[in-house]
Amino acid sequence: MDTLLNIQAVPLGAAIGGPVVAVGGLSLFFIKAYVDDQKKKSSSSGLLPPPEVPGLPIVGNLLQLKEKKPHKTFTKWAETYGPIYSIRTGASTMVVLNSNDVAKEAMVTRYSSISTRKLSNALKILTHDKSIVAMSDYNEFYKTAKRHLLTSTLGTNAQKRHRIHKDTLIKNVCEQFHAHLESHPYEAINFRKIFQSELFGLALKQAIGKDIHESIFVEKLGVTMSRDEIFKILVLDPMEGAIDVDWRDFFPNLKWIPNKRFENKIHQMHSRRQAVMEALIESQRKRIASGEEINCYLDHLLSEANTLFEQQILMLVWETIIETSDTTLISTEWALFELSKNPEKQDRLFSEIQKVCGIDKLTEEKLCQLPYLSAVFHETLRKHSPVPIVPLRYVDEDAIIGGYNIPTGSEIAINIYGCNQDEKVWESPEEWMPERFLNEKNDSMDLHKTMAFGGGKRVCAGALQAMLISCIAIGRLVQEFEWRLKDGEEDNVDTLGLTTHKLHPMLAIIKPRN
Ligand code: HEM
Repeated sequence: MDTLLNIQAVPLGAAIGGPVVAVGGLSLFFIKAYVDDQKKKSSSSGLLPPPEVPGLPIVGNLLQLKEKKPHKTFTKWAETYGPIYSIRTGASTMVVLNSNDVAKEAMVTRYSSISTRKLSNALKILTHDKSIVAMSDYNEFYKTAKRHLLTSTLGTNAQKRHRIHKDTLIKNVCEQFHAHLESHPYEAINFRKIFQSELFGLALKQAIGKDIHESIFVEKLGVTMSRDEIFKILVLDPMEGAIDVDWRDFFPNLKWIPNKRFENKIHQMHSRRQAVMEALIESQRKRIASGEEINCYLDHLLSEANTLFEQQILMLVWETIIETSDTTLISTEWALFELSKNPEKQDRLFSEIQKVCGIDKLTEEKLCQLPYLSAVFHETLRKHSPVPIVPLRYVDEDAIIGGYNIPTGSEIAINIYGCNQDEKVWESPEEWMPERFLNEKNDSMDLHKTMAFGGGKRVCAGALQAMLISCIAIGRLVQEFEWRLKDGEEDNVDTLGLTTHKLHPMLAIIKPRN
């Protein structure tokens, strides 16, 4: 998730400028709230609060976070203030964790004190008030939904049942690459365009049983929609909406002031997503009524999840579609980018695959014999952590993290990117060096060599699926083609959005291997 993970303090500068002026008359109120808050902090447990990053009155540190990559700013601040510090985002205090030790302490040892999600206004609407696994609090809904998700879709046995979809994905991707070479042998290929569409197909098959091959009539909107339009409504728009800033997120006491532009945009996204999901589910209900059952999440939920409401089922099915379609693309694209940029590492991977597979095509069974492939995957997750910041959580009761007192009501941001860039843990962290994962202690099937999938009770539920799809795709594409970046592509390393999408899709020149 992965896909809907949000930090509220994301792209703020411009968004906050207006409100600051508007709330001038209320500044005394905020200063009083701030002073009260400081008093509360120092009174509990005798321990000190974490160091504070100095900010401005009222807005706190919001203006320092305006460059839209809070994970990078947080990592920089850690150099001065240490692995744990606090900042102020408008009216709230946010504690930022930047090292493996304090992050693990929060995710594992102190989980029970910080298990409530803090959602932005956009995410509240887009998740139908926490009606998806990744954004729910730790409650009965969460436990029921997660059990269904693992049993039917993401657990080890479920992944074996869905194996055919992964095999089809990689076969289709390779065929399209070969077709590209035949028609345009010297032209760069846009990996993302092909892979993203196939990944969406896999997501649909796992979620509702079928890919979309023809346009679909969406009754509630009264229009017929193409597969591309549906992809936009189910995946791209909510990803964009999830980072939309409502300045009232930072000043909850002012929520009575309307923000119509924001509300209309997010509500429209929500209702279009709702209409499309209803149309997709309705057509699958007809399939089920005609006697055709398919091993997929929707069929499982409709027959087994008696305690869930229809709207909850709709949201859960949508959740797997968006989560499957996003982060796995990011890790695979960055891995191929790095391999294309580093020919000697690409050669090393190719030799390993040749040694293990010979002339056979690489398959899932062979993954445990390919430590260098596993190292490529984990090093990519480390350097380009697809979910750079874990979705915010609240501290429900006073907690101690890293030896500091963290008072009730604080928000916690776990900076995964920062943990994976920590110089005390990783030598030359800015370098992409799969070799760092090659030593006897490293089990090539261990999914948690870095903090990329989070940890503890809320560790990523899709880690196995992400690893299987990404490793097979990287391995097969290097087994069948030699990769190099199109001239001028090397410096295209900027990212975009909530997750760390490459801003510019990778363009590579590929050559078939003999
Ligand atoms: C490389 C790919 C991926 C990365 C790096 C990733 C990362 C993460 C992270 C950091 C979390 C948050 C953990 C927390 O809140 O403490 C998470 C949660 C989650 N992810 Fe992933 N994810 C990936 C792929 C996937 C895929 C393919 C799916 C499946 C459909 C998925 C489903 C989920 C779910 C359901 C949760 C919530 C788990 C819970 O709260 O119990 N993820 N992921």
